[in-house]
Amino acid sequence: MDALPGIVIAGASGRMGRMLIGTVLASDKARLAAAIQRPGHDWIGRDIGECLGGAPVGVKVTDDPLEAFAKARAVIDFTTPAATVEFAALAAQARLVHVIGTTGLEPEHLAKIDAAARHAVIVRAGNMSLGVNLLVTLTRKVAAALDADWDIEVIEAHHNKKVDAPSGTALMLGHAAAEGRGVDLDTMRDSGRDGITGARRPGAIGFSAIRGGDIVGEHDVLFAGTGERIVLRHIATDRAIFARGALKAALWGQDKGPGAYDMMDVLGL
Ligand SMILES: NC(=O)C1=CN([C@@H]2O[C@H](COP(=O)(O)OP(=O)(O)OC[C@H]3O[C@@H](n4cnc5c(N)ncnc54)[C@H](O)[C@@H]3O)[C@@H](O)[C@H]2O)C=CC1
Ligand SMILES: O=C(O)C1=N[C@H](C(=O)O)C[C@H](O)C1
Repeated sequence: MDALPGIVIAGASGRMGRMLIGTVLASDKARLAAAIQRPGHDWIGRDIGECLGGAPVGVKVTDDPLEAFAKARAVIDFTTPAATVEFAALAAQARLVHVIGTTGLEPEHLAKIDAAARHAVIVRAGNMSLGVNLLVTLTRKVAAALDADWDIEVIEAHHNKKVDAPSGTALMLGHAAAEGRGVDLDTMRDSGRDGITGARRPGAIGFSAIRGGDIVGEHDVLFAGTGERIVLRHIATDRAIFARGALKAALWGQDKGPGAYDMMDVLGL
């Protein structure tokens, strides 16, 4: 095996996939072992460097995860819930570190991912950036410091191609707020107000989602009190922040035992 750990990028043609390919190719700590795209995609069989408009890099895009995983030590996966569940089982069989950035995962997907984590390292986070993970810790602290009569709202904005809401990041922030306040998010969550909703439910944690243009990702946590407001904000302007975090997680996981980890573990927060 090569000295540098081989990394597979799943969903290579996606917004994040393209960014991840560039990040791994530019790294002196990892090598690109394979690039996976869904069956039927017109990049299959072509060199990934050429697909991205550059020079060939000697890695052909494949739709066969088993073939790809045999050559690697980690897979970085920003795809869809269905693909991620399939990759979790295969990566666990191959004992690869599986870094999951995919959002919109439902409880049935999470149960399968947890089962796979009994056999291999899985690092999963709705946001891989340092800034958002710091914001999560700040949100927990602020929520713990304030009385329950401060209303908490999570407001997020993303590009017009995003398919899930609230965003994975918004849910991370909502969970942190709920944890800080000592309540259960599933009980207190309030999303998608429309029509005659009645007054705000005391103690609710609200979510609002904006979709438009090419917004990379923006998140506010609003604490609204009587006569004052606190706003904690993160603005992503470049997807490189997520790709850097994902590669860091893939390398961090190399010497860890099987289990389900997140970016807080990777960043030591
Ligand atoms: N955790 C984080 O830091 C971040 C998470 N995300 C999440 O990552 C996911 C992907 O986001 P984007 O790149 O914007 O979406 P995208 O739609 O541009 O890319 C997804 C890619 O996955 C491919 N794909 C689907 N099924 C596949 C399969 N079975 N095998 C191989 N490839 C397959 C698609 O063809 C597409 O190329 C979303 O869930 C998004 O919310 C996005 C940015 C940061
Ligand atoms: O789909 C995206 O683009 C993003 N998804 C993640 C999320 O759902 O929070 C992370 C980031 O905000 C970009």
